[in-house]
Amino acid sequence: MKQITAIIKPFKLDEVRESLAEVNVTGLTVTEVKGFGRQKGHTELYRGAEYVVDFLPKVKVEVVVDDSVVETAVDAIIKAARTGKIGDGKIFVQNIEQVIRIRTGETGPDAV
Ligand SMILES: Nc1ncnc2c1ncn2[C@@H]1O[C@H](COP(=O)(O)OP(=O)(O)OP(=O)(O)O)[C@@H](O)[C@H]1O
Repeated sequence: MKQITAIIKPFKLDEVRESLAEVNVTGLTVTEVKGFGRQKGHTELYRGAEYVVDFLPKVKVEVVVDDSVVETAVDAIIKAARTGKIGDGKIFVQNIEQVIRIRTGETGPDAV
């Protein structure tokens, strides 16, 4: 199993959620975060206002999936989150040791 962490533009959240649902991702976690990438000194538009790149509001989407689904899920996120402008975000993929579904006691890929 892998955890896909995507840092995206906040206004892209709905599209990313829909795009992941289309490839049968059944759960995800969303957190409002702030951050910056490589484009320091450039400006980025956020809700019509131009920010000098400092800490910009972003949304972090975390989704844990079976290894066989990683590529499809990553593609779905990219398709939905990409504008082609700076600050589109980044995707990190990490190994997940174990998943336990609390209600049923299922573990591993059955639990995601
Ligand atoms: N190396 C990193 N480690 C942790 N978080 C990062 C890293 N790079 C980017 N992020 C997070 O991802 C967000 C979006 O990154 P951003 O798209 O600005 O990266 P970039 O490298 O500048 O890409 P771009 O060329 O598209 O602007 C940042 O605001 C930050 O929260």
